[in-house]
Formats: sequence, structure tokens, C-alpha cells
Amino acid sequence: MPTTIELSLEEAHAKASVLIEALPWLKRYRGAIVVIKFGGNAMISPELAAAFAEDMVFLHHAGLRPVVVHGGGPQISAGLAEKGIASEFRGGYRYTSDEAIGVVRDVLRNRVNRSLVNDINQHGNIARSLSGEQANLFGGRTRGVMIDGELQDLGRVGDILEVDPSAVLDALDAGRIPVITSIAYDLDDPERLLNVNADSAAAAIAIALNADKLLVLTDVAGLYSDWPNRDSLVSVISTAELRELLPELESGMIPKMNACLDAVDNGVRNAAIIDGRIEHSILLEVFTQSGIGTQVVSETE
Ligand SMILES: Nc1ncnc2c1ncn2[C@@H]1O[C@H](COP(=O)(O)OP(=O)(O)O)[C@@H](O)[C@H]1O
Ligand SMILES: CC(=O)N[C@@H](CCC(=O)OP(=O)(O)O)C(=O)O
Repeated sequence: MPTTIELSLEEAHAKASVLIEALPWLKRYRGAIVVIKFGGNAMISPELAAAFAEDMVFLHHAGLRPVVVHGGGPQISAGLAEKGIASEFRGGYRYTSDEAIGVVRDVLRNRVNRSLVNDINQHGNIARSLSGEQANLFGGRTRGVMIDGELQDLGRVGDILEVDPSAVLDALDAGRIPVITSIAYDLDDPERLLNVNADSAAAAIAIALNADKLLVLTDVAGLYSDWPNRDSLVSVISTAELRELLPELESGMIPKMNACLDAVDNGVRNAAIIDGRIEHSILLEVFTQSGIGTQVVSETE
């Protein structure tokens, strides 16, 4: 029996137009390095994680070179609670004791990273797991935080100051998708580990790789200029406008927007905050004219 095609002419046109809309973007991003930050709050559902993995594999087979950097804030909090360690935040950063840093690394490596790599590898053996403290990838120094004019200690929390992207480039050259954990080694004592914010880690590697794009997934539609007014969603913002807005932003958005600003100021062509709650939002951002979320572009573009 010959099979019948059950597609109306309108449906066929709609499908074809979605596919052809991707053509200029396929041309533009062929071979491009795109760094994608997958965050804790966007990764709590297995369905979203599976769709995220599909997007990475799609980008890979479409000829782009995706690099994943992951956090795992909610998972770290759960892991610490299991060990009876309370999560304490100071000025938006997790105070990380010597005891807690081991748990942070264990949760990020053995739960979050492993699960992301497994999801991607459902589509073939293409992911490569990397951690920031390995192969001199992320070197950092401890930092404190100013609260009411006083510098507060954050324990084993640090800022990334040095990046050696060789291990990431080797993985890309071998045709792999690097999946990187946001841990750094301490430049003052390389045996010790530092807990680094994953948005900052994504910006640091995007800069070191001279990436074409940085995508930061989150649990809102993008940046709101007048949060929480839902009519104030920003679609495009220049680095100059963002610099002005930064002091008014609230905690969760501060590291994300700083990461985008840092990336674009240092040569990454384009950065975007996108909604990780929408399945395949990455494909919409990369392959459609209008994109999705908030784009940060340099003043000169
Ligand atoms: N101006 C703003 N625009 C959008 N979200 C904001 C803004 N200010 C604060 N937020 C908050 O930041 C949160 C995202 O940060 P965070 O929870 O750290 O994200 P993630 O876990 O995805 O890394 C949003 O859910 C929202 O509550
Ligand atoms: C210093 C600091 O606060 N580090 C973060 C690192 C994980 C992270 O950034 O995860 P998300 O992207 O899921 O927020 C933390 O301990 O929660």
C-alpha cells in the first residue's frame, strides 16, 4: 500500500518556511564557537534537560561548535542539606566553607555534569566532561563581598583570573562538545578548589575562546528593565545602556548581566539571556530572525 502524505498545503508551507528561515543563520554560524551556560533553575526538569541535550547535538550537527558551562545552585543546596550543612548566602554568593567545597565539587561533577554528559551521549559519544580545576582551565583567587560598607568573607569562593582554554580547544578539535563544571583552582594554592559563579565562568571561557556568541539560560523570559514589571522585557540592549542599568538590577540578574557585559566588552560578538523553561529556546535564538530573550550588543554594532 502506498503511504499517503497527510500534510495540508498550509502545513507544508509553514514547515518549509521555518526550515528556510534558518539558512542565513546556518551560513553565519558555520564553525562558530557558541558558549551556552546551563543554570540550576533551568535544569531541574528531566524533560528540559533532555531538550537541552538535543539542542546541543543539533548545533553540533549543524556545523557550530557548542561549549557548555554548567552551574547547579539548587542541586548544591540539596547536596549540602543531605550532609546537614546549611546553605548560607552573603550578598548573593554562597558562603563556602572548607567542608562545603568538597560537597560543591561532588554535586557538580558526579551529579550535574554526569547527567548532562549522559543526556548528550544518548545521541552518540560526543560530549567531553571537563572541570575548571583540571588542565589549568580556570585559575582564580578568593573574593569577599561588600555588605553595608564592610568586606565579608565568602570562604572558598573565587573569581576567575586566568583561563587556559587548551583542553577545551582539544575537545572541539576532536569533534566533541565540552561540558565544563564551574570550579576553579586557587592560584595562591593550586591544591585548593574555589566555588565560582557559573555565569562568570561561562563569560571567562567565551572570552578566552573568542566565541561568537554567549547564551545564558535562566528561568525568566530575559532582562526586565523595570523588574518585576512584565511589560519591561528588553529585546536588545547596548553595552552602554546595560552599564547604566546594572546598579539598579537585583541579585539573580547581576552576575548574568555582568557576564554578558564582560563577554561583549572583550570581543564576544553577541550575548543573550534566554528562557531555559521553553523547550528548544536555544534553537529559536540561534536560527530565527527575531531570536528570543534579551540580546546584549556592543555600542559599535
Ligand atoms: N531585572 C531583572 N530581570 C529579570 N529577572 C530578574 C531581574 N532582577 C532580578 N531577577 C531575578 O533573577 C532571577 C534569575 O537569576 P537566578 O535565579 O540566579 O537564575 P539561574 O538559577 O537561572 O542561574 C529571575 O528568576 C528573577 O527572579
Ligand atoms: C559562588 C556561588 O554562589 N557559586 C554558585 C555556583 C553554582 C552556580 O552558579 O549555579 P547556577 O548557575 O545554578 O546559579 C553556587 O554555589 O550556587
